[in-house]
Amino acid sequence: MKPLNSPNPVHEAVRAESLTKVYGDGDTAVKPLQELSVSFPAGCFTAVMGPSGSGKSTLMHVLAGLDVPDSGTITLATESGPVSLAGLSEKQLTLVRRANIGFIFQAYNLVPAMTAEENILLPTSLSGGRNVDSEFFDQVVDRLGLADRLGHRPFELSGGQQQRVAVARALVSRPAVVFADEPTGNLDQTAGAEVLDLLRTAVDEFGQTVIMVTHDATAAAQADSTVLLSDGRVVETLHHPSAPQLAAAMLQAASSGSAGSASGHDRVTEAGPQR
Ligand SMILES: Nc1ncnc2c1ncn2[C@@H]1O[C@H](COP(=O)(O)OP(=O)(O)OP(=O)(O)O)[C@@H](O)[C@H]1O
Repeated sequence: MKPLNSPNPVHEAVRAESLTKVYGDGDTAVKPLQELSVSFPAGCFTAVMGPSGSGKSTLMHVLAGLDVPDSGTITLATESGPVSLAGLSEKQLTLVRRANIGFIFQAYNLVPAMTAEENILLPTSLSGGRNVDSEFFDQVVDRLGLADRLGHRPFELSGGQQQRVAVARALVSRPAVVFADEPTGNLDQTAGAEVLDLLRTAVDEFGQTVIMVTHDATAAAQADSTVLLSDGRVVETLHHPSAPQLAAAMLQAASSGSAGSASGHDRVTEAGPQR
């Protein structure tokens, strides 16, 4: 894992430049990422929104080193300096991910044979058991209402409880960057609010960077900024938008499609501090 020679601006946690991803070829080719460039500031909560199929999940997987772009670069700020994911071997990438990244998957991705507690502690046990802060573990588990479910295996948990186990798993080792793909999608309003609250706390109290895909404008309004995707590109970045402003921006992105991103430059909207 070799730090880049070019200095990365201090306050950037993740930077992507000209990312392209293509599935298939010819007439059936799908391009979920089209020369997409984006930067996520460190210690901030950023939401990613966009119409279905606009490339949100693909972007998250590629940024987290779980999938590889066809072209473009991703730079991750680590304790030892900025690291370009493209320059890493599979083994180095795994180590960088374990040390720096937490991921909350849309489909939970829990290990069926393991209890909730074992699932939550899996990333830390894979790294040799380091960074297990039992007080923080208890705090996260309590906040997510999982204290009496720790001995259960995933099939004994509801979908919402499984999602909360996945959230706890991503947070307990306190990675610098947490990617969350629709973390509240399967939760009721109360459980969803707890998860958002915990992600907000991760940013405000623990200085982590959270990048969250959501379809829910109210959830996105909890974030500091929202990056809006359309057709595999960033079309707008809204700072401190309200839920109605986000809902309106989403409608516009859905109706304008690729026309909104034709210039290749995204708009930046400062919508004021209301949430
Ligand atoms: N492994 C794959 N093979 C082929 N096509 C894929 C694959 N993964 C994603 N796609 C396609 O890439 C496009 C973007 O998918 P992606 O899941 O990134 O979108 P999304 O914005 O997250 O959508 P949603 O909001 O519906 O979850 C879609 O057209 C999808 O069908």
